[in-house]
Amino acid sequence: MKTYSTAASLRAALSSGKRAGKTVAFVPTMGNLHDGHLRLVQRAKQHADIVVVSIFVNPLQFGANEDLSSYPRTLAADKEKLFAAGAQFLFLPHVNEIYPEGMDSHSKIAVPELSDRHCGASRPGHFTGVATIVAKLFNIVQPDTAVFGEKDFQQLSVIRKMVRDLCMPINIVGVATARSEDGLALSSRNGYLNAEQREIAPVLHRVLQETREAIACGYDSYSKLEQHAKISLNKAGLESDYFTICDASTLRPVTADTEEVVILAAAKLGSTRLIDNVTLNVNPSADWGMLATN
Ligand SMILES: Nc1ncnc2c1ncn2[C@@H]1O[C@H](COP(=O)(O)OP(=O)(O)OP(=O)(O)O)[C@@H](O)[C@H]1O
Ligand SMILES: CC(C)(CO)[C@@H](O)C(=O)[O-]
Ligand code: BAL
Repeated sequence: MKTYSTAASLRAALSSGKRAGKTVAFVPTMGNLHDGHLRLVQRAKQHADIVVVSIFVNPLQFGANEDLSSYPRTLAADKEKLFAAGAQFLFLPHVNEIYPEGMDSHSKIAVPELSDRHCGASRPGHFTGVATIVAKLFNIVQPDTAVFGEKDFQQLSVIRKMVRDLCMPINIVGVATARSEDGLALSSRNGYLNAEQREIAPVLHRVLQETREAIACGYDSYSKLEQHAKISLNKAGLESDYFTICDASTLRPVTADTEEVVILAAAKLGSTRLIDNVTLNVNPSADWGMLATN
């Protein structure tokens, strides 16, 4: 696996393969890699001849009081995992390579409306930071395919919309959330949890599943389900940020036309913010009726 820290050197390294007709799949990350990330790499390998992974903790997507400085940086272990997983190229830019004139004057990509709800309401500017870095990385790597996790469901929706709106010629692939045996979604931020918090954390997924089951059984008072779920989370010691039942394609309230529901949740355990989601197919034309999809 070869590592590059400048856009020019990575592009030059990729150019001969591209000229030879090889396809490129790209997996952007912020490092501290776990099995969820490695599944993205495995999926990327199925889609292209060359897999490029980036590790960049993007300051533009962090709020002033967030964990930019404490975000786990584990480069040596990350490199070993990527090599073992079969990634051929690692892009590891310094912040000055990405924002040479600073972040304030840097051009931004905004995906309005979709970015303002749910996580975006709690983290103002976050998705503009994500869309901007992802667009820039796309321009540097120029992949055929890019792979993202469904754990960050709203992020995936924002990226799909950006790609559609701006006619970016990139196939976006979403990968199901990798979980621990107790259901907790793998996340770099799980490392912030102490032993007691780690015991409580799987409640987030459990409450999501219970809500999904209630919907699958035909319970359609969604606001009551949301309220009940928040109470359950708070009772377990999680501080609910939002818990919302939405149309998976719009991230707006469910309508009669909704084919897939997503239940999105964010909650704090101490100072650690966890997110998770589950989906449910409610397409009445499907022969098998309602089907849990994750
Ligand atoms: N459990 C998971 N299953 C599948 N994909 C995941 C999982 N966790 C993260 N990803 C995906 O990996 C990519 C990089 O995410 P990132 O580096 O932020 O990891 P993370 O573990 O989500 O960290 P964070 O704690 O910052 O949310 C994103 O596309 C994200 O959706
Ligand atoms: C997509 C991403 C790498 C952009 O910084 C980040 O938001 C992440 O790791 O999910
Ligand atoms: N995986 C999402 C990146 C973030 O929380 O900033």
